[in-house]
Amino acid sequence: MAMAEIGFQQYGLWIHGEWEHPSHSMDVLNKYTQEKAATIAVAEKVHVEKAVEAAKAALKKSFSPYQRFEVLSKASRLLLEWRDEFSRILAIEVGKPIREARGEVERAALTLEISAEEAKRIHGEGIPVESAPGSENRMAFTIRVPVGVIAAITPFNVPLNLVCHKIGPAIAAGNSVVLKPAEVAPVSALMLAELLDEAGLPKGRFNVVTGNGPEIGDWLLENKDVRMFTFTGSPRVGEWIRQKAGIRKVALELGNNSATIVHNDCDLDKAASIISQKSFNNAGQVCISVQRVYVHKDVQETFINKLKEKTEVLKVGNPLDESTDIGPMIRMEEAKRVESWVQEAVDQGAKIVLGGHREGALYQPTILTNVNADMKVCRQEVFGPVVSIDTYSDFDDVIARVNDSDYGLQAGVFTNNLGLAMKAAREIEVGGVIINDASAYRVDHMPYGGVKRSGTGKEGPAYAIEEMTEERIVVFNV
Ligand SMILES: NC(=O)c1ccc[n+]([C@@H]2O[C@H](COP(=O)([O-])OP(=O)(O)OC[C@H]3O[C@@H](n4cnc5c(N)ncnc54)[C@H](O)[C@@H]3O)[C@@H](O)[C@H]2O)c1
Ligand SMILES: O=C[C@H](O)CS(=O)(=O)O
Repeated sequence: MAMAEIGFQQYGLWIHGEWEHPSHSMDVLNKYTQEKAATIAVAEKVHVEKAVEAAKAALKKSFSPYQRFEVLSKASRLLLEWRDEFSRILAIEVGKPIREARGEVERAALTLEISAEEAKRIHGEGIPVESAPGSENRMAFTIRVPVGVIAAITPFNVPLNLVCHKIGPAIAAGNSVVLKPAEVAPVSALMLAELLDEAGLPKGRFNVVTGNGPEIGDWLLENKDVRMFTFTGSPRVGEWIRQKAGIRKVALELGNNSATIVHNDCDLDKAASIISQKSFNNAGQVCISVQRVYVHKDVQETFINKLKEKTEVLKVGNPLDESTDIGPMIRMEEAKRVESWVQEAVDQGAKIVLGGHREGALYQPTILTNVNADMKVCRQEVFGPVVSIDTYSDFDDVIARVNDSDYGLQAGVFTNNLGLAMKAAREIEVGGVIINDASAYRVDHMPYGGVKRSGTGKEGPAYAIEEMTEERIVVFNV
């Protein structure tokens, strides 16, 4: 396939810079029409082994930091040139509204550009070993060396940018990658393989195997030539990878039931606008999507009315329509699951302020009040367009309630009180506290990753490069 022909079609496995076509395939659906949009290959064990071998062999050929910079920069430029094609594919295979899909492509190009820049900055430090008695004639410094072959496993919801967050830093740091993208939305990653090839990436540095997640996961985990696993997805699969990987490196970017506090001194209009967007982007299928809102009692009525006003105008429908704000969920069963969780919450006393309806895989943006912490819509990760609002009067108490979660990825706090903002920054147990914005704020060069069941390790190219390199000390006895 030449880049000029990209689009939906039959895809093979991308191994050593070539398409390989195994005997089995599976369909990728258009998430709005539920019609077949593309066909992908189902890898067998032999293909996964071949991909790892290709990745390992590629490490033996020189690929300097400056060459990595050039390839990743060119890939970033090419991605922007192909923005419309990639956006359309994301809208179809994920069901993400087209305007949001364009934003993802632009962010992915930026992630590659930042990774390119970081390729030139990888460095160690001088270590004053000569200060130890008996080491007067020695000198030492550290270097950072690539880990080797990295297996990257990625989720469906942001399938292009989250892949770039793995392969950008991995390539920048001199590693090779075998990627297993989500089987429900793999096409943008397969197209990216061709784009990187066109950008000049040496063969074998990036390989893509598609098919059954658990099977491919097992084969990668069994393969001792894989030196690191970088996984983004559900805590269930993340924990399983951590158990099976043994003493190899593992980076895990997992789920969250993100909280955002709305204090009585903040700009309520701004808070409601941001929360109405950041709860429902990508139909709420975003790991830092606002799921739990804690609003101060003094302003609850005004805030809830504003949030309702700003949310009821959101248009649910065909992701390819420029005016659509919320598309379908990834699968009908997921929309049905969300429907059942909302129904269960209502049975337990929650009140629906807005939404609560499903039509096929489309779920209306839904606002709940009268919730309690143990309802599934609060305690677990909804990963759907549902936000639950609870109230508080004491700031210490609300911090304790935000922290009463198995997760800890990011949290938002709307307040203009500097003291409370600093208290929140110190005491909320998450990887990122966002003041005067929602939990869902992210730019691609910031350190990003969670605590507790939200994972371990950081992404953001500079931070991922730390994870994807080993520190080696070099000591001279002179
Ligand atoms: N923290 C983050 O940065 C971040 C970003 C996006 C999504 N997520 C999380 O991802 C989840 C939703 O994504 P999903 O439904 O695609 O997640 P998922 O865990 O079902 O799947 C993720 C990937 O793992 C693969 N997989 C499934 N079983 C496997 C196994 N046994 N071994 C190896 N790989 C296996 C899948 O095929 C897919 O490629 C949510 O929990 C969300 O919060 C986290
Ligand atoms: O789903 C979680 C993503 O990491 C959020 S973002 O798309 O990177 O902002």
